[in-house]
Amino acid sequence: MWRAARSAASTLRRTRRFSTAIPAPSIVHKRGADILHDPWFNKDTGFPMTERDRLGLRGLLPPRVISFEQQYERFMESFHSLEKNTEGQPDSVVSLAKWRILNRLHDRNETLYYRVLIDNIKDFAPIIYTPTVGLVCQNYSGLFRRPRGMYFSAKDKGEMMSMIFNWPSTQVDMIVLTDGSRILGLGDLGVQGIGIPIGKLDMYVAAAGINPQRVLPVMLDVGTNNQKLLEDPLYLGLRQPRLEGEEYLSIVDEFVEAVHARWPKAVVQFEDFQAKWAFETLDRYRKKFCMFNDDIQGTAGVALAGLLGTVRAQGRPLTDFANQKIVVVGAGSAGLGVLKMALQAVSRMAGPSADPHFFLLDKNGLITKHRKDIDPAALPFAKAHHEIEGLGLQEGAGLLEVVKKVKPHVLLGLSGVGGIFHEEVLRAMRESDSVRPAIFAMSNPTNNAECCPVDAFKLAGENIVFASGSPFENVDLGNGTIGHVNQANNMYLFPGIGLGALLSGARNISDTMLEAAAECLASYMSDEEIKRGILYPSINDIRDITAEVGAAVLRAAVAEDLAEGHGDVGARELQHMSKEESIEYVRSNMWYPVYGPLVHD
Ligand SMILES: NC(=O)c1ccc[n+]([C@@H]2O[C@H](COP(=O)([O-])OP(=O)(O)OC[C@H]3O[C@@H](n4cnc5c(N)ncnc54)[C@H](O)[C@@H]3O)[C@@H](O)[C@H]2O)c1
Ligand SMILES: O=C(O)C[C@H](O)C(=O)O
Ligand SMILES: [Mg+2]
Repeated sequence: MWRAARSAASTLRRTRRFSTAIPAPSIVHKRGADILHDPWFNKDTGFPMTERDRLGLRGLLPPRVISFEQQYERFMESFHSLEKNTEGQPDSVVSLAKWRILNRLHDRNETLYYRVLIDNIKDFAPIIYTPTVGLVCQNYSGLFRRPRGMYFSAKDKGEMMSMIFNWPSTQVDMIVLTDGSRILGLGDLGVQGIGIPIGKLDMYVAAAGINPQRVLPVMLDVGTNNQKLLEDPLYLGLRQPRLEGEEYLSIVDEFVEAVHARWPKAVVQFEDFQAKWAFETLDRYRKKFCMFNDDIQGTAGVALAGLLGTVRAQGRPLTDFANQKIVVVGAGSAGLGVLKMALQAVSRMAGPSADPHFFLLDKNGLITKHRKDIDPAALPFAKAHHEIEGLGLQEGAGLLEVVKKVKPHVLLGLSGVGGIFHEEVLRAMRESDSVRPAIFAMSNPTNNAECCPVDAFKLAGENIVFASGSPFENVDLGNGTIGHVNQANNMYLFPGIGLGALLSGARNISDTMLEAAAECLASYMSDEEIKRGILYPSINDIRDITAEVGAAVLRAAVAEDLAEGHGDVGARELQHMSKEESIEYVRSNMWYPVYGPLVHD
């Protein structure tokens, strides 16, 4: 016992000593204006006199040195006055103005930017991430001032191996990659979709403490099928229809090879690819290197954690999940990802012969085995005739009919169609067989949500559990009661999945690692919170939940023998970490924004 404790303590000391967190730079090779124009080193008016003297900054700045705290206050004051000055203006104008002020800070002073982001994550996530990031993508060509990330286009075929060395950082840990073909629920936005990898990586820095010098947002521009963009003279992407088939895959292959030639251990997150390429690329690469598809796998884990929470909210044991009737609207990358993971969970609980009560609809209604040209990925969830004849349902049945006849415990939308849970559908949820029906309107951004929470609580009943993909305010139900709005967004998992994979040095990201992430999120909430309909932690706690998820993913990688270690911490040391030590190891590797000294004493 004593020996075990002592060995655990010494492992912890070793992990602390071998912490691979990169401290703020202690030396800089640049001088003068080059430092001021480098957002990583820039401290604006915060450079102390010694640094001004020794780095050739004297005379390039006003004489007074302003502290980090004062700079912070000054930025927040400007932000609040912008809020005041834009009061009453249309939401899109206000949101873009807020995005611009944050983006300017991002371009100028990364340390201050990430500190204000981390400290004000609840207010700023909706600007740099969903939903405003969607608006930014829609307007990207007009908003463009400075590039961020890398752009590989179909015209770069044969050049990518050398292009990758144009990226200035020597080390890259996290890459978020899109081809812009399905940006949130906004469709094909071509090169303008780069806003999504940028926003996701901002969340990586804020939530997972990934060092911002080691992230790389990437756009693979293979053309666009968005006619409006093709005709827009200001459009910044390739003006050609999207590549298809082998031509398309050869571009992705070339990029992936180039990345791994330079940074073999970088984790790659595929994001917002249209369903066919989302599934195909996941299949193609997931056993070959450390990658995952956030829309399929990250979303699935967040949804599963929420669904398990709804079982607890009904006062039922978790194993009752196998009996829940779940209607999923949307059979794309996200909807199918959720059902696949839910099926695995049911099989774990009730054995492989379990018969889950899932109903899947797409734009042509209820999917049954009679569907012509059925997507093979949807087949395991397609209903057989005998399963639905008793309910009076058939192939292609509409949403309202399905809800009325099935009386589901959960209605979950990942269709990208705003308002599809209309009044009658929501009213029909009153007849649900659950004492606490759940409505998940997970599509993004805000206007694409299947319904808004005010309507859901009003029409489906005040006892529901509600979640949406984009943020909404809680609903005041009167008499001091609050209808809690959960944000069922993959942001609760992807930072921890990426961080855990990175710090374990996982060869690839297995289903077990993803299940560990989902289970960790599911068990994070207390019974008392769950009873109040609160399924996910506050976004203010996102660093904490990400550390836990990251450690759970790391431990799963170790248990499966996929962990090769990271930096100075080898596979053997990872194997000897207790749960607490793994959490401490993950935490101690999170980057935190402070001004580091730029010259030696
Ligand atoms: N909350 C989250 O974390 C999260 C994660 C991933 C995706 N999403 C959102 O989910 C939505 C879908 O994403 P995806 O990647 O699955 O897209 P997708 O294009 O792959 O799939 C969309 C699916 O919706 C179906 N659909 C379209 N119109 C419909 C209708 N009227 N009725 C029923 N089904 C209909 C389509 O047939 C298709 O099966 C997007 O809005 C996206 O923003 C949210
Ligand atoms: O980006 C988000 O907010 C979640 C998700 O990845 C989506 O595609 O909608
Ligand atoms: Mg996405």
